[in-house]
Amino acid sequence: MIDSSPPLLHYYGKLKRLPPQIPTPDQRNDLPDGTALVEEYCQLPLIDLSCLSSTNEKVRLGCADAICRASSEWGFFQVVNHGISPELVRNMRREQVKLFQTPFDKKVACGVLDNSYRWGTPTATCPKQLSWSEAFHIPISKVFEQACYGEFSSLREVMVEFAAAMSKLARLLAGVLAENLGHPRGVFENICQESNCFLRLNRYPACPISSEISGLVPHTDSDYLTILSQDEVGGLQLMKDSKWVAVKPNPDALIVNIGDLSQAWSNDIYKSVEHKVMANRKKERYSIAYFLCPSYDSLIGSCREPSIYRKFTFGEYRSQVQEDVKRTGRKMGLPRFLL
Ligand SMILES: C=C1C[C@]23C[C@@]1(O)CC[C@H]2[C@@]12CC[C@H](O)[C@@](C)(C(=O)O1)[C@H]2[C@@H]3C(=O)O
Ligand SMILES: O=C(O)CCC(=O)C(=O)O
Ligand SMILES: [Fe+2]
Repeated sequence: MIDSSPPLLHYYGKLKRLPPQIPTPDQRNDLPDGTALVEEYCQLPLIDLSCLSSTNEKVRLGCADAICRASSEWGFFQVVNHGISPELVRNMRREQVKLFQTPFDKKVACGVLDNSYRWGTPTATCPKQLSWSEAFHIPISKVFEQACYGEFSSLREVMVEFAAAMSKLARLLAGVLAENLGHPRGVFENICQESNCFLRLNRYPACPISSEISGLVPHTDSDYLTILSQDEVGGLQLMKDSKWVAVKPNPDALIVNIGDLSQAWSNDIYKSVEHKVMANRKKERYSIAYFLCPSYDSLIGSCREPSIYRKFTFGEYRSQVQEDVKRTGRKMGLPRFLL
């Protein structure tokens, strides 16, 4: 069996054994299926999006209100009846699995999908910065280009359809959030052109070493809004009232989370909340995230005065994040831009 998994203990450019403080197998307290035993599953707000198109105005307004309240109180919510067919999700997952099963050396070298392959955390300066995962972080502007797919010709059709469906949903939700703040629903149509957005395919290999290792280290998303499709394995946790709470997978739901740019633009009315993925000892996990992003020269202002943050462009924000990650090993994000 050719190993398609990356050697995820990339540490200062060479393989290193994790230091002893990572719990040994008998210190683990995870469930038989390898899922880490979590303190609690959170009851993430679950919103039926079909209500947004109800003929009953009270139902429509109630749904919009639930979206905005969850975006303020949780920074996260789940949506059902979102319009993305289970068949499309299944087809996208099938293609995603095929893609990641490519031998590791080939994923690194072949440059498929705009050379967007990433694995582990090359900038890690300590074990807690290790992300036991691999990803393709694909610009939507490249999703339509046949040349980006190489031998993965069947992936293109599904990816184009999936990205379009996620884009439509992201814009619908962003419009509701904008309208709630007194802006026209279409404001994000102009700010977040399709070509500026990203699709991130994630794979989290089973991690037999420990269930204490992060599949993806704690972070907030550097965008306006993220829509996440996850499989049934679980492992996503979000910060709520200063505690990590686990998100129970729901096959009918997509997860929506507010990004840093929405928090800045809404002057902290909407919250970009820290989240992470815990690795599973026995099972691999797949997820796909759609990031609603503006162009790099787009100025992120505040919809309310006095503004909490200084004005910055998305390009400035991304550069600051990458500089912080390179220098300190972790993303700082919005606190860097406080007035
Ligand atoms: C939205 C994103 C921010 C992030 C890249 C990503 O597309 C998804 C994961 C995020 C993360 C988490 C760990 C690190 O802090 C980080 C630098 C990374 O490599 O992946 C951030 C990325 C970022 O903020 O640029
Ligand atoms: O895989 C997940 O559940 C979360 C992924 C994530 O946070 C991201 O890609 O930004
Ligand atoms: Fe994220």
